[in-house]
Amino acid sequence: MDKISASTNPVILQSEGLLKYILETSVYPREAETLKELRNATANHPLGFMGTSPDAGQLMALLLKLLNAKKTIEVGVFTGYSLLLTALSIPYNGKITAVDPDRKAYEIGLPFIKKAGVLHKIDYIESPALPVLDKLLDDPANEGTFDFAFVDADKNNYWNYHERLIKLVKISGIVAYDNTLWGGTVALPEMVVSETKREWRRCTLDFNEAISKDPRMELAFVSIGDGLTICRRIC
Ligand SMILES: C[S@@+](CC[C@H](N)C(=O)[O-])C[C@H]1O[C@@H](n2cnc3c(N)ncnc32)[C@H](O)[C@@H]1O
Ligand SMILES: O=c1cc(-c2ccc(O)cc2)oc2c(O)c(O)ccc12
Repeated sequence: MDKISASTNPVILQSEGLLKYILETSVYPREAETLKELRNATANHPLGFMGTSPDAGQLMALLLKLLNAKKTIEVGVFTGYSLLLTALSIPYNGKITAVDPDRKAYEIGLPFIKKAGVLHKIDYIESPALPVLDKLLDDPANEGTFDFAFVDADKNNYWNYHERLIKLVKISGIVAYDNTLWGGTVALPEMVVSETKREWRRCTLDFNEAISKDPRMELAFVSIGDGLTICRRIC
């Protein structure tokens, strides 16, 4: 029986029952077995709440297939839930550049990635993402070549990632940002937000405002999971 974990955030929906209904009706029954196993293997990790929520993951998988994405990049892998669902959603010859400094967390998910038969699609880079993105941009041949990018990492760098990813994704390509509702705190007065969440709430507010004014993208701010902002490069 699937359990609702803290990685799926009932704050956004304001109803644990509604989230449970969505997950049990349409998400868990269609979730690949290896993804379910990876999610369960992550559940006991002290930071298990950080995994991408399965309902947001389902939307990402749909987007990847609608785009016919072949070349993608992921910033923030953790144990690999979003990485495995991406790998399962792109074709056999698709490629994912996956960047995260925490290789130990990646190794928790690795057996399930191998079991799913998709390891050959993944180029895992153990590193903070900014130097990796800058290195990619050192070669102009990489510009405009990615179909899809997913960012789920240090929230203070989202705008830095955006400035780089907008050059790396092709026109009509997608960049999706996780946690743009930051547990619902973006709509709360700062004084009622716990100290631990305040700094990244401020980063998220700044990012949300900046991206909403970016003329290079169309976007949808989707209240799924912890908030998913989906941007499509238009020029
Ligand atoms: C929320 S977790 C990612 C969850 C993942 N998408 C999933 O589905 O399980 C955030 C990850 O960002 C990584 N991270 C933190 N700083 C980073 C950086 N500068 N560059 C890349 N990844 C970073 C952390 O190591 C952590 O694994
Ligand atoms: O509570 C968190 C914290 C993070 C987080 C912490 C440190 C980093 O360098 C990156 C990310 O990410 C989270 C997340 O993605 C989520 O969905 C829920 C909670 C948190």
